[in-house]
Amino acid sequence: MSLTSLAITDFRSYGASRLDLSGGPVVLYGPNGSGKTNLLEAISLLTPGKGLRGATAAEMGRREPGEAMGRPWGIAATLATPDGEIKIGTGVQTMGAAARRIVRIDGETAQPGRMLEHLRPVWATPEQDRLFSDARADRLKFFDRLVFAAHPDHAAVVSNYEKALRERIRLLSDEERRPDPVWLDALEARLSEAGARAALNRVTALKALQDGINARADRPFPQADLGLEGPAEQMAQDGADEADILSMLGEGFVRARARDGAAGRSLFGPHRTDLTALHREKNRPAAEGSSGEQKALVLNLILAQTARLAQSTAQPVLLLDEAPAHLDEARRAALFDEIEMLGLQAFMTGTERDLFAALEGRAQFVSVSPLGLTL
Ligand SMILES: Nc1ncnc2c1ncn2[C@@H]1O[C@H](COP(=O)(O)OP(=O)(O)OP(=O)(O)O)[C@@H](O)[C@H]1O
Repeated sequence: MSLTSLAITDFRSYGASRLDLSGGPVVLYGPNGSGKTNLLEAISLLTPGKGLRGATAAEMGRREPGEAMGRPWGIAATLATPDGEIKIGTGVQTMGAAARRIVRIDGETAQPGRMLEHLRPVWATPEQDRLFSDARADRLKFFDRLVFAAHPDHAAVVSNYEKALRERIRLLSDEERRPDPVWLDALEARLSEAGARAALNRVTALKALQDGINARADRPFPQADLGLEGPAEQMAQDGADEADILSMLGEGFVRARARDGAAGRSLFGPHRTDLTALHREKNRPAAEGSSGEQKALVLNLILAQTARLAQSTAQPVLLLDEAPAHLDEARRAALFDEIEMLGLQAFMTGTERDLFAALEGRAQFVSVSPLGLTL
């Protein structure tokens, strides 16, 4: 599978742009602010969620100076697959309060999750450099995205969980009315069910990811020993079955009601799980590493994930924003070789073409400038 074309309309800094792709690695080079990350963001929207910047649909619409609201936007991609050509599109048709993302596959409106049947974008961005020293919730979101690239049902599980969590806290924090006990029980049953499934998915994905990292001991990237801290994941790791995790969560939610209501937020449940990482060679928590070390650690994790997806039936597309600029030469060469070896369609950005000199003749170079995209 590879992306063979990408058409972007009124998205961020792009008016109407089209890129025809040869299927191999793509280097996007150009000055600061020219639209390189915007292009990666467009590709990252070809998977469920809010893309690599976590932005709202309204933020992403093109805004000319003086325009208060972004324009309706669209991204259309053509994929070459063993079963023939597939067209995937996403965008919003109206802006304002009614702005809603739409996904189309071969012209038919589809659930966003269906995009995962055709491609699985995985990305590394400069924001992830401090992943292990950032807020726990961001780290979990990052990890959950890795999980759902491997287990597509995980996206819906997490989204159901979060919806029920929001409804439950609304009920518990309502000072005017006592929560309807039947409704509260029903919500907590949904939460426990989705929470137990999420924990099991995470533990399975973590194990596979760790195996992937361990298999890469010969690469010049630091290795992480990963862990998940949370009672549901702990039970899953200890071999508990889904029903036991579900009942532990159910009891926990009931016990947490008064405290959650008073705090106005949910203090119990697998949304509070943390992803931990130890820098193996240094035997220190990843959070204590330099930003360069953290970056290399996260990149190795992303590469392990992508390599694993590439060996399965999933179709990874790797998006690397400014990654090569922060790597030393040995790591940069190893990164390029790996991308080529895995036959990955990787999109890489950098301000200078020179950074990618080793890829001349092996990748498609696209100059990104305020005037547009030039092959
Ligand atoms: N909704 C929008 N409408 C119009 N322009 C936008 C919108 N959102 C962002 N931009 C513009 O996009 C540009 C940033 O693009 P982008 O982040 O892709 O740059 P870049 O090439 O990755 O730069 P750098 O090398 O600095 O990371 C900025 O000039 C910004 O004003």
